[in-house]
Amino acid sequence: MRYVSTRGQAPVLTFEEAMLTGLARDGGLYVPETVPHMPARDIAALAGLSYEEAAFRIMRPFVGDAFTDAEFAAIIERAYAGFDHPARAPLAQLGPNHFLLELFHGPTLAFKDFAMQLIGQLFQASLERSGKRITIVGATSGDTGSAAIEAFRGLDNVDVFILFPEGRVSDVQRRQMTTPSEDNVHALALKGDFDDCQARVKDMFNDFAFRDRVGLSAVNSINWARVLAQVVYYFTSAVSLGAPHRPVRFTVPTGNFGDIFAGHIAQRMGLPIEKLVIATNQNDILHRALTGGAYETHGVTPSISPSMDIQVSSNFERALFEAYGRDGAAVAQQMDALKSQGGFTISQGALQGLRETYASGRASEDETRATIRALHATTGEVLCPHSAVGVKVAQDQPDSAAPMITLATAHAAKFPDAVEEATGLRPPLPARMADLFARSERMTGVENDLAALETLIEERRRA
Ligand SMILES: Cc1ncc(COP(=O)(O)O)c(C=O)c1O
Ligand SMILES: N[C@@H](CCOP(=O)(O)O)C(=O)O
Repeated sequence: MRYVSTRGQAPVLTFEEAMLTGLARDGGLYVPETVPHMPARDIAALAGLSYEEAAFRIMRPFVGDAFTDAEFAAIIERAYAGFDHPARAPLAQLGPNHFLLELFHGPTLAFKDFAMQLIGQLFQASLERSGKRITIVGATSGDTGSAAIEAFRGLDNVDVFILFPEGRVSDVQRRQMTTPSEDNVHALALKGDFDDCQARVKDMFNDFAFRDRVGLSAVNSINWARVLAQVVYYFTSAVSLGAPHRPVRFTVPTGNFGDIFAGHIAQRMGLPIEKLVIATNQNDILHRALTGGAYETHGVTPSISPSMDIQVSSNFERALFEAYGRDGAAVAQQMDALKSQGGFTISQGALQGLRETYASGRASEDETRATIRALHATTGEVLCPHSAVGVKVAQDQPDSAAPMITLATAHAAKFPDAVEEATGLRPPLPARMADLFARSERMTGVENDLAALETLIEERRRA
């Protein structure tokens, strides 16, 4: 299995190389050269397997010979051992044809744990073999950062630096990042928004001298392995509702587009997905792009679903690469326009292709609160604001016989203020993190300045 860049100019890599490399050296994102097909009988055979067994069968073809079967199976077992729910990703029923895929039973209470716990294990296995050291620099709007810190804290051969937008993550999210005491972990509060954090991380990858000096690696969905891990729960949930004999639909609360792109990969592998619905909050660039054809950044507006406060949606580049028939030069041109002019127009052909796969919708702040309130009153389910954006957009979709599965991407307890405002109920943290607000915090305030950030990272990382 080989991996190519969405901009067509970077070296072709193996799975392990792509995982450790992060951003391609032409600024693009790695994707598999071909997507392996899973025949209907193999999809049907996933029914009744444990999450770990299904994960092995679904991901194995992407990994090539990087790990033996036994190594890869053991990595998967370790990755999901710390989840609170035996099913890992259970389904709850919200209505006659509407289901909620609960992705918040991992160690940091968000869907990011599914991928981060896996890549934590993959990185460790690979680094133990090579004896290399790496420096991870990640950008977060709240959940990726805590999941990454949880997966990599205390490792001797890894230093982790997480940039988060100062004052724009919830108190729980911030404390999950600032309370770990291990000296390989650094939480950096940046004066700016998530787009600034992500742009600085990509700038660091494009500074080859810095990148090579510190052994830079990515844990954002820049990293293909992050996307791959998220393909699994599309299969497990769809199969439990009758796939491959019955098609399904998914609505995905979307920001950086990694999660929903994983759904597209599942579809390309052969899972019968009728539609993938992009659900956005008021930062609705993806909804505007899909409905109007213009991808234009308007600046990030803080919302009650802060993890989706994103305008430069990194993985949309992977979707464009597919929509443009894998034309790396066309993608590079659009990404240059995004950087220099703040936007671009999607060609009619590409837009049509995107609309065949994706639909979209937007939920306002009031609609999000009303959805949390209504769902709690009618079903007892307490949604986080991101999941509520998904449920609202799913409810707005045209009728179909195919069941709708909405992804619940975080636990309500990560956003207690928004949930309390909507329901009057303050969701408690699980017992294992009940003392989160008693722990002392450690973070560094930083300017949105590439040179200053690189200096800080070089000074703090353990050589
Ligand atoms: C809770 C939550 N929901 C939804 C999203 C959006 O996911 P993606 O960036 O993969 O589109 C994020 C962040 O990425 C998140 O943290
Ligand atoms: N919402 C994310 C943003 C980063 O997304 P990623 O999938 O690229 O890591 C977060 O919580 O940080």
